Amino acid sequence: MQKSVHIGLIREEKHPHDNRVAFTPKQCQWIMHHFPHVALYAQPSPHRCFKDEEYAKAGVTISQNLENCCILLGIKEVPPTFLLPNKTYLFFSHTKKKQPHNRDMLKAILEKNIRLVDYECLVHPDGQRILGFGFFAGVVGAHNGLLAYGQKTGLFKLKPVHQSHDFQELISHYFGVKLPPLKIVATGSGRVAAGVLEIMGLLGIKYIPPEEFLMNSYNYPVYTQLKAGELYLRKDDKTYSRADFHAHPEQYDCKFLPFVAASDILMNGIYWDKNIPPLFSAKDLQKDNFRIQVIADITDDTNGSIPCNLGDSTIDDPVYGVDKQTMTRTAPYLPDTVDMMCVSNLPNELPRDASQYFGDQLMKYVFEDLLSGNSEMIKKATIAENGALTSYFDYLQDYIA
Ligand SMILES: NC(=O)c1ccc[n+]([C@@H]2O[C@H](COP(=O)([O-])OP(=O)(O)OC[C@H]3O[C@@H](n4cnc5c(N)ncnc54)[C@H](O)[C@@H]3O)[C@@H](O)[C@H]2O)c1
Repeated sequence: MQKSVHIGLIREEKHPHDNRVAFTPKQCQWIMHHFPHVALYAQPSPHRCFKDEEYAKAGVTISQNLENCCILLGIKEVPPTFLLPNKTYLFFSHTKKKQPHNRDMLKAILEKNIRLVDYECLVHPDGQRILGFGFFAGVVGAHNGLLAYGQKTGLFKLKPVHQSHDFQELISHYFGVKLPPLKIVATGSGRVAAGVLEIMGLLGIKYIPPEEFLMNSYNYPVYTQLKAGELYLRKDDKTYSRADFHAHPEQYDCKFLPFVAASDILMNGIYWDKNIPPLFSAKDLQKDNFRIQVIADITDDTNGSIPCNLGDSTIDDPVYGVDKQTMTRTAPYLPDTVDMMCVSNLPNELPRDASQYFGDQLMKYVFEDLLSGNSEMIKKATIAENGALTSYFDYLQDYIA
């Protein structure tokens, strides 16, 4: 007889409340069917994108008290007062870069003898992250970029994504949408870029290779995609190697500039850190040939790869203008603005689908390792255990001291 395992889906307590969840009701049902020794519980929540009744209908026990669960699954950081001692927790802790606002939480985790496994640290053997919400960030970001361009030009209208119940309903609104000739440049090749390309496909926007995109005009909507290898070249020998770029990004030049004069919309999904050159400069923005009217900065680093990202916008008010001459924030859609979509929580606009996608990856690549109790992958993502930091996260000692 296998020992029974009780797993709880916690209510998100961080403000503003996140509406996503680690497993959907259907996924919970599937798990309990295929792993009869596993029982799933959910704390009731008014904020979650799936109703308590949907979980109850799927056979999940709704319970305020999760004391009987050994594993607790959340999404965002858990405020210290809500942490239950002696449990295994999985969520995005945002502690591995010593984020100051989560220090007290990590201290509480150690004091309460909690095992913390951080989703962000779960990686495949080649180092690629297993879990993330990037795909639906790309989907929503691309839609929002087009919506903003339609508003700016008055040429077409799209509904905000969060007015659709789910992705399926969003797609149904695309029937009959006719886009004018426009040129979109998308950057990146990760999950975000995959989501952007999904929207390009659904709206029938045609892919054009970068060199042709730069030279030609088209009387139908087109896009091109620039991966890191097409964007960055080594200053000395004009080559690109992924490993070398990741190790020495400051040795590379960015080749994006010609695209500012050939594109109407930029959808930015490229990874960025402070040593990687930006796509263009504030000076380039002032030039007459700067054609881009809307930037969906899905990567969304303030003053990061996009110098006119002047801070986050919100799901309710997703677009602001930036005056191209003064680089100041204005109302959107003015004649001399570039209009910026810089929402940092895009997947929350499609939480049911984003949760399902996340739960699928969690189920496929993590769940059995979690149950096994002896997995290298889980060990490497375990930040705290037995009241101490694990050897992989020893470097956080001064952060919690
Ligand atoms: N706005 C939002 O709501 C939202 C949501 C999710 C992700 N994001 C952001 O979008 C960006 C892309 O996310 P993603 O999910 O596509 O990521 P991903 O992990 O799927 O892909 C990232 C890409 O960046 C490359 N990369 C990874 N580490 C690198 C390094 N050190 N130097 C250079 N390149 C590196 C990888 O090779 C990969 O091609 C990230 O900055 C992420 O934080 C934003």
